[in-house]
Amino acid sequence: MFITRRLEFDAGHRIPNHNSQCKHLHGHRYAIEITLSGNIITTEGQSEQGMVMDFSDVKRIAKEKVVDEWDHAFLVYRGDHMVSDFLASMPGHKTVVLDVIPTAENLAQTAFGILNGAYRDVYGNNLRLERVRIYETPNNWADCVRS
Ligand SMILES: Nc1nc2c(c(=O)[nH]1)N=C([C@H](O)[C@H](O)COP(=O)(O)OP(=O)(O)OP(=O)(O)O)CN2
Ligand SMILES: [Zn+2]
Repeated sequence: MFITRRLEFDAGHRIPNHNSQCKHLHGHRYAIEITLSGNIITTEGQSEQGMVMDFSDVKRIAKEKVVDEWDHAFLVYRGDHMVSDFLASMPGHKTVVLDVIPTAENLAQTAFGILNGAYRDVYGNNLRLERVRIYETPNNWADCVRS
């Protein structure tokens, strides 16, 4: 069984070497979809009976580990020195420095890496993260799937 929880957040970024307008500082209303697989919990009387995981727990973990960290932040590539140095000069600015260029693909892969260990199989139902999908725009998205 697969379940998916969607959350949204706002963030700024740029693609420093892009040959068109994405090299400019700009932002997106991103969406992240977290897909988990597992067996349906059958334990009588348990709050999670009938679920793979309570959607509110999927949300809580995603917020704590990724969404609240990235929301209203500027996501900058560590090698984008002009922008990362500028942001570092702004006291208290919410900046997330990434080892990769903040494309949808790299954000999906980064989020997968963060979340993979965060969804734990506490009910013995083989719960695991299967996919992280990042929407950069409603028309553009990237999937990182378990290989
Ligand atoms: N494979 C990828 N290609 C591009 C990415 C990416 O992350 N992965 N990112 C960008 C830019 O960040 C850009 O912001 C994309 O948005 P936009 O230019 O608005 O995209 P479109 O014009 O194609 O969207 P519309 O829905 O047509 O407005 C570029 N490429
Ligand atoms: Zn963009």
